[in-house]
Amino acid sequence: MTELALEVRGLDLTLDPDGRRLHVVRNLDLELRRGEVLGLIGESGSGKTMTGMSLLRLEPEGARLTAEVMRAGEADLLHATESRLRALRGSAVGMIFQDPVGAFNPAKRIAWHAQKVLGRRGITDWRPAAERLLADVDIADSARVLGSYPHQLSGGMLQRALIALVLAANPAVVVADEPTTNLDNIVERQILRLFRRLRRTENAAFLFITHDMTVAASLCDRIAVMYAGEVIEIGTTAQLFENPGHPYTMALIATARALEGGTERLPELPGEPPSIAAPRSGCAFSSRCPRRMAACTRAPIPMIALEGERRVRCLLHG
Ligand SMILES: Nc1ncnc2c1ncn2[C@@H]1O[C@H](COP(=O)(O)OP(=O)(O)OP(=O)(O)O)[C@@H](O)[C@H]1O
Repeated sequence: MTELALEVRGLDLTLDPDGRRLHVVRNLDLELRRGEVLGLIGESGSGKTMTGMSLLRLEPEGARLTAEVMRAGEADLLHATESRLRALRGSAVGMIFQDPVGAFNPAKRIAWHAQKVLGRRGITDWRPAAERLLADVDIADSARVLGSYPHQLSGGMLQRALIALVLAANPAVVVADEPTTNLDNIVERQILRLFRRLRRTENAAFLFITHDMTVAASLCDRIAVMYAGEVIEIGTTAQLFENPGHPYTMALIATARALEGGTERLPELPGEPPSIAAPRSGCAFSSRCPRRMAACTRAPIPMIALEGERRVRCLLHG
């Protein structure tokens, strides 16, 4: 069995809505080990969701996706046919969305969904297995939940049920895209606690997409920071927080600290949000960067290796 749960090298995704070429994911490399949680963080429009959708090969129609390697466990996501991809969605890569409602058939009870997922794994005596799955996500009254239609459950309960069903398929990778954004604070904390526990007990690796640095810090082993379609820094959570290497990461952390400290006026990044229109030269953050140098806009900035597995796309380091 491959050591890596996820290996992505050189992922590029371009869209062409009404003739404007948008380069939404650029030369992206990601590796995840089993049992690891990698946070993918960045502001709105930085390409986080498109990265997650690419891993499921659910890129928008008309999109152009290229990569050198895209594997989840043993599965080759890059060269799979559409029918193979349909089988791999869920079984190799699972997805937990911001809004769990869309993941369920509204006309069917939770039991129907559980039976379907477990049936695919050849489990015919599905009820005891479904009850165990729900217990694993801290649902005590499994009989009630299994007998409910999706609209009869609260957002938090439905998100738990979705997490249970996604994990039931035993995927190598779970992409969780802002899974707590629509939940109130108490339920959000409960779900984050659940993720922290599941990562120790499950075989899967998690790609946890969030725009919230504090949430990422509380859950993730490593964090990848995205800006305008590129990963601009990646490292362990401790490395990023104690010694951020990219001025954009520094700004994100300053904002997170200010929020934690109850500051009312947040430090604001000067300048316009980035453009993802292709082509561009140099660092997309340079127009807002307090440490900009002449070389920053001349040519694409390479990923620079720092200590351990830390990488930074910034000329301050090379
Ligand atoms: N179907 C589409 N057609 C055209 N552009 C799209 C489409 N889907 C996404 N985009 C663009 O791709 C870019 C990346 O979007 P993406 O949803 O991945 O960002 P994000 O980082 O997940 O943001 P958010 O935190 O707001 O979800 C955005 O500029 C978005 O407008």
